[in-house]
Parts: sequence; C-alpha cells; structure tokens
Amino acid sequence: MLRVEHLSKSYGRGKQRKTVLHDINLSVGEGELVGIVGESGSGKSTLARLIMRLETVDEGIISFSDTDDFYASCQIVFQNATAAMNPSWTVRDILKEPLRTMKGNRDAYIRAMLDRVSLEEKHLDRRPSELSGGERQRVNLLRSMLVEPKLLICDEIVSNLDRLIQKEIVELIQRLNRETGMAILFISHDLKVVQHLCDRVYVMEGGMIIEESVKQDGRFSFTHPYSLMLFE
Ligand SMILES: Nc1ncnc2c1ncn2[C@@H]1O[C@H](COP(=O)(O)OP(=O)(O)OP(=O)(O)O)[C@@H](O)[C@H]1O
Repeated sequence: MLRVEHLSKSYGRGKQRKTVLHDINLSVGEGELVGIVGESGSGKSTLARLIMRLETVDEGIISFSDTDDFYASCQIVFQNATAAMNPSWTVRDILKEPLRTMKGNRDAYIRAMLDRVSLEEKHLDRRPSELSGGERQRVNLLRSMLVEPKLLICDEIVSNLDRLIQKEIVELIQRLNRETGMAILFISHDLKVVQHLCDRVYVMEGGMIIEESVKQDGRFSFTHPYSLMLFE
C-alpha cells in the first residue's frame, strides 16, 4: 500500500548541508502494523513528514496505492496532543473539523465513533485542558480516524504519557488495527512498546534503515550489532 524507495533528504546549503535520510526503502501493506524504531535524531520524524507530503523529497519515490484522496487515506498523529488541538475549541468542534465536507449527521457519526477510542459523550463538551493526557491522545487519534484512513502514522504518540496510559493507548492501537483493518506505521524510540505492538519493524540509525525484522513466535530476531545493542 505504501512504498518508499531510495528516499534521501538533506537540509541546509553549502558546508551546512546535512543529509538526514540516506536511501530509505520501506513498505507497509494493507492492515499491517509496522514499527520504525531508532534513537533521537535518527530521522524518524523527517521520514514521517515526507510520507505525509508535509515536505518535499530530494531523491526517491514515495507511492501510495490509494491516491484518489491522499489526505483521507493517510493520516498522522503526533506526539504532542495538546499542541495539535485548538485550546478554545470543545472536543465536539475538534472532531467535527475533519468532517467539514461530510454529508449527513456529523454529530451522530461522532457519537457512534467515540466508543472506538473508549471516550464518552460527556467528553464532547470539554476543552482540551479539561482532559487527561490519555484522553487528549484518544481525541487526537479519533480525529485522525474519522475519515477512515487506510494508513495511520503514529509519531511518538505514547512518549509523553506515563506507563499505565501508554499501555492503554498501545492496546487501543492494537484493537483499532484488528477491528478496522487500518494499517499502522508506529514510530517510536521506545523499544519495549515497538517490540510488543508491531509485527514487523525497521531499525533506523543515522538516517539509514539498518535492519528489518519480522516477529516470529512473539519476538524479533535481530542480527545487526546496532539493533542487538538497542534491543538488548
Ligand atoms: N527542518 C530541518 N532543518 C534542519 N535540520 C533538520 C530539520 N528537521 C530535522 N533536522 C535534522 O534531521 C535529523 C533527524 O531529525 P528527526 O527529527 O527526523 O529525528 P528523530 O529520529 O525523529 O528524532 P526525535 O525522536 O528526537 O524526534 C536531526 O539531526 C535534526 O536536527
């Protein structure tokens, strides 16, 4: 469904020029739950922004099979749920916004979808500041899911949350993937979470994908020394 081929990206000019992604190749198939793991600065967020067409690529190809309406087919959720929401809007306003062009009863649709992310109708009249961190991330997730994307990119979405809430969100991601068949590209520096959640994982180091591994019998078998060091 998503294919990234020989992707490279640099920033800056002249002596300041720095290549942050080198010859990246990856794919995400329909309904797959794929992880990208790497330390801070390895290029994960840059890759996510390029896939989402928020920035242009220098070299390489990013193709998406379902391109009739790219922005409805591919959505992204970022780490900072608070910054992603207008603080003066209610949850209802926030959720209605992506459905601007929807025909029919938007309120009824939103109410029906709340259950998917374990939110309740009482949350609809609150503002982001009146929600817990976990609830804010659920609203954020639901907002991206209302257009029923084929692929959801989660960029460090559990990084700011405490372990218990992280666990809830990770279980939610698993359930959404199972129930809706939506493919998920889960980007994180948190090895434990990626190991638990994903079926296939790419390891990034210094702007390169250095290894890909498929989970077998509940675990990944890495061979690259850097991956072994990370997952030790
Ligand atoms: N707009 C930009 N201009 C210049 N350099 C940039 C820009 N965006 C990212 N970089 C650089 O690209 C490299 C990769 O950054 P990126 O944010 O993609 O890494 P990351 O793996 O997502 O890290 P983190 O988990 O800390 O967000 C870093 O060295 C960063 O400084």
